[in-house]
Amino acid sequence: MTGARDPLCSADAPILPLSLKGAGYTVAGQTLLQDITLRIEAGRRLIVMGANGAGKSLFLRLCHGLIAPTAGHCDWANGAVRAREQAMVFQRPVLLRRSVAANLEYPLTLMGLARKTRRNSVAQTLERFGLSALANRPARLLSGGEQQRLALARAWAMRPQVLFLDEPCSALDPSATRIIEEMVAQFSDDGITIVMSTHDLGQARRLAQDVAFLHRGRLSEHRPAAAFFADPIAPEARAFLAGDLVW
Ligand SMILES: Nc1ncnc2c1ncn2[C@@H]1O[C@H](COP(=O)(O)OP(=O)(O)OP(=O)(O)O)[C@@H](O)[C@H]1O
Repeated sequence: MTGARDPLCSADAPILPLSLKGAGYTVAGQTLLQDITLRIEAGRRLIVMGANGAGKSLFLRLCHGLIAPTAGHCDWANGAVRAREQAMVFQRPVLLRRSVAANLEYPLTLMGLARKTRRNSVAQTLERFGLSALANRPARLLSGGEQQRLALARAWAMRPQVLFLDEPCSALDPSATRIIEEMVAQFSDDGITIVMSTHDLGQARRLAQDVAFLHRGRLSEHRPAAAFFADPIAPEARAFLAGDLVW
């Protein structure tokens, strides 16, 4: 690179930290998230842990803005955030009934990028994530691991400031899981803040810089990963790490 401005690099104001203050979510009289207070800082890899049903997916949806808090607040640093500045990838990727390349190009079109810029970005993304040979395949016919790789690559192509990942490896075998973990680490190296849920302890240990541990819709702990894994404070976190906490 010779200093030419990358048209995809965001010149927008930083959207982080994201501050949750007493955030809760109640639906049909059931309180599913309660009194969550934490700050998600820029440039970190935050792993959201907890047993099945602890509220990890709801927490990510709340942060991403798919659901609104029914109590407390969930505020980005610069107020209103544009959609492309923070992306989310789900357990089962949502792909268009189009080719791999077209899936990558579509959100760039929505961003209003010129055709040449889009095509360059698609080629760069395909190359970077080993998808070039699959460029013309129908996305929905890819294997589960390939589909998830495409979903992550598509998110990366938009250069979000924050990427939310909801159990992205839950349906994948160990080798596909390893590829996704490598991609997540690369995203971090590119400066993208990662907020990712998993109930896979090994994966959490491999990826976490910080841990948020949820239990029954409440935040039990939010600490740097090394301290959390060495000496969890909350009894439920301790039990989870020992393999004793089922829910
Ligand atoms: N729209 C809803 N209405 C009622 N209950 C809901 C709704 N969405 C989620 N829940 C419940 O809220 C709880 C937390 O769900 P969530 O999907 O966030 O858990 P999770 O920690 O991601 O679990 P898992 O690891 O199994 O994916 C669960 O008991 C779930 O059944």
